[in-house]
Amino acid sequence: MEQAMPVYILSGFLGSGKTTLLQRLLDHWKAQGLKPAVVMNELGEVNLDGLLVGQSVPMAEMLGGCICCSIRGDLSTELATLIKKESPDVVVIEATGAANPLEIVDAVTEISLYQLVELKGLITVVDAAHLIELYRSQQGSTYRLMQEQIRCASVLILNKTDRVTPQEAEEITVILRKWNAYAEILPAVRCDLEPEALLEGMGGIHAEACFQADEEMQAAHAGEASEAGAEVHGSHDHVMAYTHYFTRPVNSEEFEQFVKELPRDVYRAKGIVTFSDTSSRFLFQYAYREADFMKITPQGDVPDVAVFIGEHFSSRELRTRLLQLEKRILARPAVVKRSL
Ligand SMILES: Nc1nc2c(ncn2[C@@H]2O[C@H](COP(=O)(O)OP(=O)(O)OP(=O)(O)O)[C@@H](O)[C@H]2O)c(=O)[nH]1
Repeated sequence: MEQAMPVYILSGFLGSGKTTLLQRLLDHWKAQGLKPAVVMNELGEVNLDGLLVGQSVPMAEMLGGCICCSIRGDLSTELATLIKKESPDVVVIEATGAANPLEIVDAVTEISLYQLVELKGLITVVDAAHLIELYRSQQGSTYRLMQEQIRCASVLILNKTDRVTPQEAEEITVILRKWNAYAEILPAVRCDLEPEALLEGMGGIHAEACFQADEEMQAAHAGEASEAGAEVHGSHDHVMAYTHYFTRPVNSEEFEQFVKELPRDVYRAKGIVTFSDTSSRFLFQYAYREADFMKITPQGDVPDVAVFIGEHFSSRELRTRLLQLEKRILARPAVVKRSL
């Protein structure tokens, strides 16, 4: 009998470490001689994570919206087309960090009605430092969304444990267990764990816990909306993205300073920039107040671009500041190249 195509869903809040884990899983499968494929969903207009995955892995890109709501209908089509065209051995769906996992589980299950697809599990990556801060304040849509992603997980990766104390890591483990009684909890730094252990420890989808989480979320939203006199929307209509295309290089130190001073409401940013004072281009990442710059030589024609994701921030202000950085370069004499 023909074997069902294993499908994994990668969930977790913005910047928690999903792509970091995805790279590890892909390396693991490739080393086993398997052909993995990826469905990558991004809120922004560009797929920067795709650059990290590399061209050897077949990928369906779903950009500029979230598969759990605005472009949900497309997921079934994209997945079915990818499977038909590439005949992979395994497929991973990387959701946007703002996605409601239940909707994605629903969409994949829908496909399994007419295609031999087996949803193996939902892996949720948790940013330890971010979660503990939200838990302590106990409010906001982000907190509830994280809670939902945790409740629906078949396995939980407690990532970024390097950013919390051992006591805090223990405290978070207790919280995770309270919210999800079934999933194995795997602590990690940069999702560095044994892929075998992760994939084998997966106990399928716990639909009941997931539906309960969804109902609680809907109730919380209904409460919020009636307080505000507004309509009830999806779980993350508070999340917004701004994409900035650079027209010229910027100074590296000024850009680093700009990233450092990003408003707190911007909780995720990533992009590719060319600096006027360095010899290579850089991929920059910013997640929960931590920035990271990596030299990169993108294949093909990749523009200089940055995507900012957060809640209620002013895109106009960001745009003005970035334009100022670009303009300042024009007014400056040539500088000595910095070696980063
Ligand atoms: N300090 C620390 N940084 C980490 C860890 N894991 C990942 N990062 C960094 O966090 C940033 C975000 O990681 P990603 O893997 O891109 O996160 P993501 O969940 O795919 O992000 P989105 O796709 O935007 O939702 C990157 O700069 C990573 O290098 C960790 O364990 N500790």
